[in-house]
Amino acid sequence: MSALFPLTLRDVQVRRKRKRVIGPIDLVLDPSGPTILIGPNGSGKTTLLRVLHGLERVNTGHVGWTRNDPSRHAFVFQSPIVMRRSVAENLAYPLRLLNTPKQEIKQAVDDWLQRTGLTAVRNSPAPRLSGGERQKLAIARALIRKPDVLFLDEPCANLDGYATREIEALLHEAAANGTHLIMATHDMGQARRLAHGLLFMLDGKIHEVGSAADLFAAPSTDELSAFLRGDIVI
Ligand SMILES: Nc1ncnc2c1ncn2[C@@H]1O[C@H](COP(=O)(O)OP(=O)(O)OP(=O)(O)O)[C@@H](O)[C@H]1O
Repeated sequence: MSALFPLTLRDVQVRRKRKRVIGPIDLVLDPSGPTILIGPNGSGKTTLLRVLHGLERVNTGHVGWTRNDPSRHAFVFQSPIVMRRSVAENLAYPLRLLNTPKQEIKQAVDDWLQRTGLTAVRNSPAPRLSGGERQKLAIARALIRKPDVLFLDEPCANLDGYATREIEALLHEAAANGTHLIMATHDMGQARRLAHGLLFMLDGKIHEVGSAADLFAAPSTDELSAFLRGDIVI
């Protein structure tokens, strides 16, 4: 168990232009596997991820990591952000920032190019990659510095089944290597494949939280049952 957890949220609220976006949220998160956020559009998943990563300011309440070290977090967005440099340069960049020795950078870059199947395009400008390749690059660039926590916001939205499967393989491997994944998805198949813990958000609040095995087998609220059936829940 990483020393960053448990993560405790007390009475967390975010308001924008007087509108309550999320909250109040009280939560203690001490994951032993990937935590997946599910919920309808606008229920607050992205905002909660941004709050946990420190990208979003809270209006009230407190977010308490057991050890607060944002440099050990990474975030992957729905639309992958890549630099206008080669694929290999994108991978090397975060390690250069950490003053990693050149030889180690080269080894890590070669390793991640191979793991992501991007070796053949190592010298191509990253913006020219396909959507799936770009997302794999964004995930590899986040994982290359071995973060303790990786937040992902719908990383496979707009990707086909093949690209999704490749990305899930990278995520399974990262989780097995000790990175805590906290990820929002609309894809219930993906949630079932990846989740160890499940957070169901509704109207800015955490409506249900528990082990994925328990909640998928026996949701305790009508709203989660309906959501898992594919009914419209607002
Ligand atoms: N900066 C902002 N200003 C005003 N309202 C905002 C802002 N950011 C988010 N919201 C609103 O907060 C609510 C929660 O949005 P959020 O993007 O967190 O939900 P979500 O569950 O991630 O949605 P989706 O599944 O569609 O991505 C929405 O009603 C959204 O319109």
